[in-house]
Amino acid sequence: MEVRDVRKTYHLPRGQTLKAVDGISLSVMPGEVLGLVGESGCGKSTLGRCLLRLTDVSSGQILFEGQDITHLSERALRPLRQQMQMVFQDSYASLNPRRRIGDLLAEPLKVHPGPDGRKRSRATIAARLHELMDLVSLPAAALDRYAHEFSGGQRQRINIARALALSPRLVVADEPVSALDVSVQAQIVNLFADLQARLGLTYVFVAHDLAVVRQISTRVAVMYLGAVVELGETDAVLHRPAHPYSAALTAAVPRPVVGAVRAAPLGGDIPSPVARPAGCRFHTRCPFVQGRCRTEEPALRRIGPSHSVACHFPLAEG
Ligand SMILES: Nc1ncnc2c1ncn2[C@@H]1O[C@H](COP(=O)(O)OP(=O)(O)OP(=O)(O)O)[C@@H](O)[C@H]1O
Repeated sequence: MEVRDVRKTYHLPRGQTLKAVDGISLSVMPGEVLGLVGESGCGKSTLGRCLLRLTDVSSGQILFEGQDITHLSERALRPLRQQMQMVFQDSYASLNPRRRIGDLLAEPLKVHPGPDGRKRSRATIAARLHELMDLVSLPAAALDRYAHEFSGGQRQRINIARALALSPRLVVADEPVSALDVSVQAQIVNLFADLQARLGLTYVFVAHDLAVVRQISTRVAVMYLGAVVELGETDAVLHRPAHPYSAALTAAVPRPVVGAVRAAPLGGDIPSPVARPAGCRFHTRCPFVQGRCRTEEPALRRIGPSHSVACHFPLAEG
């Protein structure tokens, strides 16, 4: 997937505009896991929804396997919907409480034709449902039960099974473990990793803390106030963060990261995205702010073969 200068602006009452996604460019390579991190409200979910065209983008371009999908109609998007799926944070809200899990999982299989272009038979659907339960390590008996009969972790397994029903190539997981107990989080992250390896999936994995992203991501994009401020391989961003904001996030990870720049915990609140600061969007909270940062917005620039940062005075090079 190729994302070019994508923007999503919300128009609020009283004529205010909120730039939830403010000019993001990045690519997601086949088979990789791109972690998307940042504090609440920085635009991670909005970007995830833009990628899958679950919301319209205000400007920019999104290409999926070379095809420009930015303005495709819902009808034209339909065959592509099978290839791109989303797993949401709230496992309960996304499962209709009145329907059996088997019915919920069968729905996409009934709506979309099979790989041969024909409607799937009942037997094919039944076999696929068993396969899906197997993939997410739930017993087949779960198909006859209702969402409320499961724990949060089990419900998230069901959501993952539903996302995988049509054998997508790209999965956007929007904070899929944030609502779970810590011990269950690790199991679900492991399940994502295992499925990725077995099925050759590509993920955009949204999380608000680096500890989760570190477990699973190939590369990490750090977002702040609607923009990507650092993008690079997970190890580089975690061990040699170049942006003061990434450094602060790294410092907040409970387990110490050996050799990481230790920055002081971040002070101050995130500025309102309605009134974004001039110059560098992070300058109001940056412990290293200088004059230029207040007036001139730093572009995302390369500091290594696959490491970019939007900072006039990066903490690390390469
Ligand atoms: N439908 C909407 N109308 C107006 N503003 C919105 C809408 N959806 C999101 N926003 C705003 O856009 C900004 C980005 O929100 P988004 O949910 O994408 O952030 P996030 O990083 O995913 O946060 P969280 O982790 O809390 O979900 C926030 O300021 C939010 O209030």
